[in-house]
Amino acid sequence: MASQVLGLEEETGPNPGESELAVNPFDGLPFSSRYYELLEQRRSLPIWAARFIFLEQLESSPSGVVLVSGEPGSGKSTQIPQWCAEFVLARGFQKGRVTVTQPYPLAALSLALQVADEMDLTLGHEVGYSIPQEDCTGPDTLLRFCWDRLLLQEVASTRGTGAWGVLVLDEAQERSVASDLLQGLLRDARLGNLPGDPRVVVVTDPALEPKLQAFWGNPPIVHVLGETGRCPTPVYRDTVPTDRVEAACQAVLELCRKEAPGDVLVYLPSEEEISLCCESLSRDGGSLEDQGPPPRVLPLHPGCGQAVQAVYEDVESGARKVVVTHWLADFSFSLPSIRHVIDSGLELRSVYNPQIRAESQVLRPISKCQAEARRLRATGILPAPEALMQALEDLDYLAALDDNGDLSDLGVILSEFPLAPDLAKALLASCEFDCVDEMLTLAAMLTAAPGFTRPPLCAEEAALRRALEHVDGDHSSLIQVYEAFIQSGADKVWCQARGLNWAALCQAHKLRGELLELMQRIELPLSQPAFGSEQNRRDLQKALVSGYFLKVARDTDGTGNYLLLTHKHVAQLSPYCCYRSRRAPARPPPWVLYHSFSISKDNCLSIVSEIQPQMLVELAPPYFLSNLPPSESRDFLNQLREEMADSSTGSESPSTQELGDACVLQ
Ligand SMILES: Nc1ncnc2c1ncn2[C@@H]1O[C@H](COP(=O)(O)OP(=O)(O)OP(=O)(O)O)[C@@H](O)[C@H]1O
Repeated sequence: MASQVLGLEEETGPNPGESELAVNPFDGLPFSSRYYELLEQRRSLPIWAARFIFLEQLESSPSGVVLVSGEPGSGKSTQIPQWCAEFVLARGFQKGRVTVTQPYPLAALSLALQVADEMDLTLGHEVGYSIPQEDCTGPDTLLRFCWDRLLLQEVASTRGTGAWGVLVLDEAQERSVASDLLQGLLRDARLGNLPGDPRVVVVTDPALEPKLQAFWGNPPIVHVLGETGRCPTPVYRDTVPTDRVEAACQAVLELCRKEAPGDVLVYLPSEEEISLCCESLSRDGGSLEDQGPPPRVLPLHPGCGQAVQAVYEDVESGARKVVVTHWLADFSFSLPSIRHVIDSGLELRSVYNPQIRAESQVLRPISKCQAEARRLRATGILPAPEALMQALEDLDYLAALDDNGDLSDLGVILSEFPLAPDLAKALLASCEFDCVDEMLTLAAMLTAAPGFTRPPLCAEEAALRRALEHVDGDHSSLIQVYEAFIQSGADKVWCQARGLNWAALCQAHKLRGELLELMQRIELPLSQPAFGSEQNRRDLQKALVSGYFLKVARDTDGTGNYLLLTHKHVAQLSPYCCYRSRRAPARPPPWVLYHSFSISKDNCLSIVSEIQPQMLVELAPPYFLSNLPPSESRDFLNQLREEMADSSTGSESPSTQELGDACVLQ
């Protein structure tokens, strides 16, 4: 028996009646009554029957790899990590601890909370999590839930396979790039050749089992049987109001009025619509008094932080739960109480468009298959080879690659940052242009709280929002919002009055701290705050252009139609852009740099700031400008480059000095 092989008890803790003094082997403290309560629930999960066979396979797998395949909700994500913890405990922690990857940070956080509770251990001590805004682990952490991209980054950074005895790659069917890469690296490294006899557990939905089985060369497989009859019932409609949020709200209220029992899951494409839907349902829920307590409306998206656990909690009043979510719930959240699914049939996804060289928010209909997968939560996409080539080209423009196509020294430093390469480059450039303090804030805001979360609801809110706008553009506005937030003492009410997402701003604060720590660790030079000064304004623009020269657009005729420089694509400024909400000047800025481009929302450029073309010529690599597709703007820039080179020949003008500065990072 596996338990004998491992020297483990039949179960980590016996039933309460069997031994009142049973202690938790992980912290040496007696088990609480909650532990036993949860143990009862765990024992009823379909996966429980596979516990012994799993431990046996983990012990004896010749390749060190075990594949676990089972239906959503069968208990894989919550139970397998605990059994792996028992495995490393039985080995006396001599051969490393347990790391579990998740494709979404919020899922890693949520699982850590749940598993710590189930194991009767303290979060942040024995059980922890690592996600971009937070590292909640300590020296005693034996079981760590980690966003897969962070683990990949650790692996790349240490140039090893990492410090773990058992690695669980959960939700492999999601085919996240990081998870696929980790599997590729581990297979090539051959576990048997690695010190410490490490184990890898790959957990997947049955749909991907055959592929993974072939990929790993027929490892032992643990099959978990699913429960039948637990699938929610989707409600499809042909004719709905054009306003999706209104349509979803109406459908929820109708269900409540009909008193159809069970919780409701609503899918809307964007976080903005999720927030609006939740607000509207909370407002209108009062009209359902005759039908018992008003429903408990819960948003579920990456901005929710630890509040996400509310989707699993029972509502004391017995009220119905209405969980409003998007793609996040397709894969990572098993909500067994759901009986009704209201699906808008659309999703808003960040998609890298290699033609436009931009990460775009694309609103697209989901397929019938995908709608089915929303119930069974099993899909995956792979990046197209074309997109990979473009990504390499962009890394090359950012000077992150050397002549052999490997990471350059600069590329190695960029890869240390949990940021997109353009943003990491801008942050690194800020060391050179003495504006690290401001750029740190901006990097954190662009990552955790990009832009305002929703349009202002009333004139008062709009006026308070406008007061936070900065004359230099959206980037400086973000810095201003952050500084005002900190001055308010991170006040929730202050945020609510302005329609700002308090949780996202708190995350930005944490992330800023993490980035600062990282910069100090790798001994990058820091600079004093100088936001608002003329010099700082120019420095900040230079740092931004150094990273974002690939995302520049030009309005050639003052109509507000911007031509992307890297592609003949026309886009407009987003309605929330500060240049659009201003009464004057009427003419939009001719040259702008943008953070993101969304095809879905009327071709909108979001987070936009004006730049001067001279700066672009100074800071973008010359071969990037030469490689631009033919356009009036390309000719203009190349002519400007020649003029600037001529005028600086032989003279020590400020622009020669600046040109010299720019070359350091190129
Ligand atoms: N973070 C959490 N907090 C509270 N309960 C949870 C949490 N995650 C899962 N559960 C509950 O634990 C049970 C088992 O879910 P689990 O996620 O382990 O299944 P799974 O087989 O991994 O499903 P999936 O493939 O969807 O992740 C379910 O009843 C689920 O509702």
